[in-house]
Amino acid sequence: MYNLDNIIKERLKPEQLKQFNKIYYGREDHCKLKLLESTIEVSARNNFDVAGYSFSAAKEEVRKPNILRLGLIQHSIALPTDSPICEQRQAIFDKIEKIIDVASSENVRIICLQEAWTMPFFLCTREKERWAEFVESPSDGPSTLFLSKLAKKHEMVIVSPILEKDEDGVWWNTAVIIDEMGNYMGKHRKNHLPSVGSFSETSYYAPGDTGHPVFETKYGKIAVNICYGRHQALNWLMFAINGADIVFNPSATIAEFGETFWGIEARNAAIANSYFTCSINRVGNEEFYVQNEKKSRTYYGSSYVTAPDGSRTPGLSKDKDGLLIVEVDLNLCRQIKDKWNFNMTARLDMYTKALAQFK
Ligand SMILES: NC(=O)NCCC(=O)O
Repeated sequence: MYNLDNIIKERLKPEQLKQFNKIYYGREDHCKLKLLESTIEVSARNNFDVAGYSFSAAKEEVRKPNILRLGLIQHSIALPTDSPICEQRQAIFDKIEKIIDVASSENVRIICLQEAWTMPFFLCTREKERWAEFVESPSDGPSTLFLSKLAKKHEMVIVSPILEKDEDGVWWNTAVIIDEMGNYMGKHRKNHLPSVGSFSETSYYAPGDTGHPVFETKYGKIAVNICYGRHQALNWLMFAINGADIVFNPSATIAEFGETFWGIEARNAAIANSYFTCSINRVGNEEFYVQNEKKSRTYYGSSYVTAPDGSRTPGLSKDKDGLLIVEVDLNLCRQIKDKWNFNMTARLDMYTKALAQFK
């Protein structure tokens, strides 16, 4: 499938490529990580891509470097959407386990999956009952139990975006945070629900009521801005105000809806808020039959990471399962704020007053 990164690389001469990379990606060199032989072998055998990049920060005298590896997973569904629910879910679990094992061998400490990762993104069907068994408890549902074991085994923090059913039977679009000991740490519920074209989620679940939590994990302060929330600048801002150094944006989006926005919004948020943003989108074609009518959607992957200085990694592919590994030095967040005087010039007091008067 058409991939901008590859087209550019193939067509430009080395000197031109450097100039292009500097302007487009924010740096001449992508700073690729050297991956283990076993990573290359296991990923080829299991048909997923792995790419690794690093972002460094300036050396400081007082603070030690705060270096950490992040993992982003994009994947397709594993079985047709009319297969039994438990089989569909198990087939996805099986492939995710292999990807998380590889991430662990590459020393990834925090990993995030895509929006509603355990299931096809059935929301375009406008059916609810048929899919209800995919919706689960965030603290002890099947996906949390499955990932808790992996989190503990690999001492990894895992961000697991699922569809939640609460004690009253209400559905939510929720990201579950599992700590490095395998414990349920907390959750964030999607704040902004799309109501655009075939993305009509308001009839499925309620708009989030968890605000903008930041989770102080062993490895870093993280937050989750779920999919459509990336179009709302204030949603991003609140995670910064609450102290996030890394914000994940697990998504499910198709070319017809803002593929042109994809490389811009999370990147802009990283610059505006001096944190790392991690954008994840599912891949593959999903087909549903609703009263004999075929509904189909193709997701374009292209997951990527942006640093607070605005430089970004190339994207993963548009059509293949993949693991993106990114080594970051979290010291860069404060360094960028200091360099640009962003805290002093933010004028939050002015906006607070204006927003308080807004009706
Ligand atoms: N899942 C989701 O919120 N999709 C909406 C479409 C988009 O914002 O790209």
